[in-house]
Amino acid sequence: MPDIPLLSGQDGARLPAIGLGTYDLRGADGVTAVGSAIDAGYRLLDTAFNYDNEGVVGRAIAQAAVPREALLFSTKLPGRYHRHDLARRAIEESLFRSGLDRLDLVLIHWPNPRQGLYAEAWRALVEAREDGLVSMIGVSNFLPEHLDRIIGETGVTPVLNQIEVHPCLPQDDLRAANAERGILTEGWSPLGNGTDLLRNATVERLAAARGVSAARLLLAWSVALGVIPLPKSATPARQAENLDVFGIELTSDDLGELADLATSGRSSGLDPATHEEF
Ligand SMILES: NC(=O)C1=CN([C@@H]2O[C@H](COP(=O)(O)OP(=O)(O)OC[C@H]3O[C@@H](n4cnc5c(N)ncnc54)[C@H](OP(=O)(O)O)[C@@H]3O)[C@@H](O)[C@H]2O)C=CC1
Repeated sequence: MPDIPLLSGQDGARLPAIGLGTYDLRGADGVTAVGSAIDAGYRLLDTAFNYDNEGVVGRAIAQAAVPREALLFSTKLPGRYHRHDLARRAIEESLFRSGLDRLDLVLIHWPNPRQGLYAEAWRALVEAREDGLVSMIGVSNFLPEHLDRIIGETGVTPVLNQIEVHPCLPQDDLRAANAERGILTEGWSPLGNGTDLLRNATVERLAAARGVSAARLLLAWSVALGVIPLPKSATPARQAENLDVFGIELTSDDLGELADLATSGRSSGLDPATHEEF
């Protein structure tokens, strides 16, 4: 089993340098898939209220041979629960659905800037942490102005900001903005959602030159940038492959070639400045 490095964040937080994406892992097959990922060595499990699979991840944790305290259950608060009282209710609902007595990490899923309630939601997360329902709190898809507003209003800095990151969208400015504020960056869709990026000619050539798969090359790139990637796979062999990335050294020439892919943009098409998710 690979030794996964830990990254240090706010308030002494220690987070694994890679986690499992669980979008679309549902039902009994989902429990089996999350279970095989835990067996392979994943310790950080990324779910969301809106993925409708907090129970799947919770059940896999309950069935795991690994002690509960070694695993990090990370979920996200949806936009329709941003109002202060509703945010607390969503956290209680996530606890109920997961079957856990504590959520290790809760993120605000999207800032929804036109809705404009994300600072209320943040206050509710701060209080939930004070009350012991949640151990760590963070955000997702936040831009610098959203970060500054919640930090300014509460004095509490998110442990991490989970954003779309892959070579087509390296997010240099946003990653730097996170780092300046002492916030770790988690990367969603690190494989570009499993579509074109895995077949990109540059990615394939650099991967072949090292004798690794395109997926491992992409994840090694995330790790080299200090981003915590969250690859999703339902397949045990791929889950194991995706963890085996910590010995892959990329040269500055490799990083330069991958930087040239940055023009292609978002695989999701979702821009946090305009996207609203409920
Ligand atoms: N905060 C947010 O707003 C968002 C967060 N996320 C999070 O990020 C996670 C990852 O992003 P996601 O969009 O799922 O996409 P990924 O970039 O992780 O790609 C997943 C796809 O790649 C395939 N795949 C995985 N490993 C390999 C491999 N080694 N070789 C070939 N194909 C592979 C998977 O197929 P298979 O399963 O069949 O192996 C799946 O189709 C999500 O699951 C979710 O947890 C995602 C979107 C938004």
